[in-house]
Amino acid sequence: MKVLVVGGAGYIGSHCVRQLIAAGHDPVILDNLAYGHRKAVAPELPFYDVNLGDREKVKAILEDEAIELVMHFAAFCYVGESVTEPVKYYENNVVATLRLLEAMMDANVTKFVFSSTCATFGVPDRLPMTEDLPQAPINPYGQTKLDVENILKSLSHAHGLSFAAFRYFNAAGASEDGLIGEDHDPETHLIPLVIDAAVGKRENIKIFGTDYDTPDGTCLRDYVHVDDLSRAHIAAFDKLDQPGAQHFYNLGTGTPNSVREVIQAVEKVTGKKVPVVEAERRPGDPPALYADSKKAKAELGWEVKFDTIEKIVETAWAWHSAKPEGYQDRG
Ligand SMILES: NC(=O)c1ccc[n+]([C@@H]2O[C@H](COP(=O)([O-])OP(=O)(O)OC[C@H]3O[C@@H](n4cnc5c(N)ncnc54)[C@H](O)[C@@H]3O)[C@@H](O)[C@H]2O)c1
Ligand SMILES: O=c1ccn([C@@H]2O[C@H](COP(=O)(O)OP(=O)(O)O[C@H]3O[C@H](CO)[C@@H](O)[C@H](O)[C@H]3O)[C@@H](O)[C@H]2O)c(=O)[nH]1
Repeated sequence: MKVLVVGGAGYIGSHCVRQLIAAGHDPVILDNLAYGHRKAVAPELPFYDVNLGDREKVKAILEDEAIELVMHFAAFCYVGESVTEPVKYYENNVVATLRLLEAMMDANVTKFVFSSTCATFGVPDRLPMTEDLPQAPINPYGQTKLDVENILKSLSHAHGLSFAAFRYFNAAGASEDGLIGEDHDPETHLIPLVIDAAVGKRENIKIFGTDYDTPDGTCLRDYVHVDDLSRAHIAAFDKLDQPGAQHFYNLGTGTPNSVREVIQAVEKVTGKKVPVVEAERRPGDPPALYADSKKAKAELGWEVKFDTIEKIVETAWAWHSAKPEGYQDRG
């Protein structure tokens, strides 16, 4: 299928681009490089440096490239910044997405795959987290993703849009060959930060909270490999043939790991000691978030290949070892 990958130069999108090619699809990339990297995408692939909120330009790309399906990975993703600068988040994550969806309707493209997040659930009242839990985000970032989920339902009903929305838990890891990986600036995600502390690029890793009601007192999260996430997306394409189809899936391994366990995994994989500082809780962190992904397994035949934190960290370490300074393509 000819697929427009919006946000395809970003962390998860660039991994999905490679998985699309491996599965025999034909990706076209749209990314304004606000955070992404041109070098994360093979130079020979069609690449449009365009804002996804530019309805006219996006419509022209959809028509010129004869796009059949749009995958939407682009968003601003810093939870803390979404609290202090909510307008920026609603503007880019919701308003621009509406323009993208309008461009799709203009061009008669009706299939859509969306990157949502477990942050749409807020603090869950049940674990592991199934799709039917109440959604009550506790920050504007999570709210913007829930807003888009609701917009998708309305467009599906009114205009026959077929979509799958995936609520990722903690995307992690890198391509197995070490060629692409996570390179955010600033980086806030735990695994790359712990690796930086292991190699001495950071003085230490701060553990945000050691007094949670969890087995070792630190937060539990569900780290899921980017290539596993990407494969679930591609497996959903067949579900979008029916006009107006609506699908929601929670994507995680189902196995929670604590912050301390992540640090231990990095020490084991790298063979280096990680300097640790025990710090205050980070505001807005729920104690435990992990997925029940039975629905994705049953309906999409989704299998997690990277089923331990060590396997995930090994790939992040391979990427770090190959490119210690990341893509080095910032202006
Ligand atoms: N990383 C995670 O753990 C995680 C968890 C849950 C959900 N998600 C969601 O997955 C998606 C991808 O996350 P990521 O970690 O790859 O983020 P990322 O920042 O690495 O990638 C996002 C890409 O979108 C591009 N972009 C942003 N706004 C744009 C615009 N207006 N026009 C064109 N391009 C634009 C950026 O340049 C970047 O390349 C996001 O929607 C995020 O909310 C991520
Ligand atoms: O220096 C650090 C960084 C993180 N943590 C902890 O590590 C865990 C994971 O944190 P992080 O990697 O920042 O991910 P989350 O805050 O869980 O958020 C990610 O995962 C969410 C889904 O769970 C997505 O919605 C977000 O976009 C994505 O950033 C949390 O308990 C943090 O408190 C630390 O202890 N020290």
